Amino acid sequence: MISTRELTKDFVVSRTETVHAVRGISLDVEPGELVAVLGPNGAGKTTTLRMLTTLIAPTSGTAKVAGYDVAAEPGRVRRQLGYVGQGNGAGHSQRVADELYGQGVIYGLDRRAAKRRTGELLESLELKELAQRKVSDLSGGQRRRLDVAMGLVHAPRLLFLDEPSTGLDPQNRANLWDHILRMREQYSITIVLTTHYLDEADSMAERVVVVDHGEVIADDTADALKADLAGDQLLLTVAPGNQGPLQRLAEQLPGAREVQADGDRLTVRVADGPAALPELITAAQHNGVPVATAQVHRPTLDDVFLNLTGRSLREAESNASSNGKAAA
Ligand SMILES: Nc1ncnc2c1ncn2[C@@H]1O[C@H](COP(=O)(O)OP(=O)(O)OP(=O)(O)O)[C@@H](O)[C@H]1O
Repeated sequence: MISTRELTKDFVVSRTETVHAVRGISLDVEPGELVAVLGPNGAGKTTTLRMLTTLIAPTSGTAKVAGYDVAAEPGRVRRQLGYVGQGNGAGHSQRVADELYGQGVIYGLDRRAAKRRTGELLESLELKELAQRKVSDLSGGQRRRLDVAMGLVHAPRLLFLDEPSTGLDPQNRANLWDHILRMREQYSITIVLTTHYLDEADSMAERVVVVDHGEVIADDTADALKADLAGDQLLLTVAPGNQGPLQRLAEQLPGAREVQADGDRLTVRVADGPAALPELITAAQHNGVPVATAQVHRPTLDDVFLNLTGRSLREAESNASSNGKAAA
């Protein structure tokens, strides 16, 4: 459904500054896949989506979407896809049903087809009750559902969603996801989305593509990415003066790696955390080492990112958001 080779985008900002937003991304997405593109602010996610949706031209490399080349046949590509950008696409003063209908007509549906499709999507995305409301009166979650409907009005085979759930509260996020997954079942669409939410990428997508500094640094199922880290982390705290003895005991655990003591904290990576933790605590008791707290930390996608880049995605995110978002 999507095939890119060495896809690259440079933005020439001034005579002395060029931003290498996307640096040679090669990616294949099969029909029916649900792929999450994950990465910190400024990683190149939106730029990649904008090239795939023909909104901007690649600097070099190639991309085929639904069988058509984005540079040579942008019109054909556009007809095959729906794109829900970060901002709200819908106009403010229009009514919900009119907005959807109008979008259908813009995409070349005849009046009857546009009306039928509008009815169908209002129903599927639970917008029927809101059909006569002005778009500006919708809540954030309702508005995002309308955005998804707008992206689907011309029955595309492929849907791109740029951070669909950013800014929604957990309940609205879950609700939007229910709808996205239902749309996918109902219309057998391929979905590529970007997200900042690690848990979302982890639980919803079958495949996670991790992007950093314009490059794909990992591409696999969330489970496989986490399994590559090979193991769980034990995190224990001890009373002052006991970290040395506990460290020695931790080092004796079968397959123990990355044993690190920091103040009263000790961390160690083991293959099977739930089995190793009682073993370590028993050894500590036998040796008179008082353990204050103990937990098993199973790998998350943040650990995967940390392992790949040496930075935590959460930290990268919070730094970026406190500095303001990168221009898109
Ligand atoms: N039109 C533009 N002109 C100049 N630089 C740009 C332009 N669009 C994007 N960039 C830069 O390209 C880089 C990649 O931006 P992009 O928006 O693709 O990142 P992103 O991963 O989608 O980030 P976010 O999560 O904030 O949306 C950033 O450094 C950004 O500032």
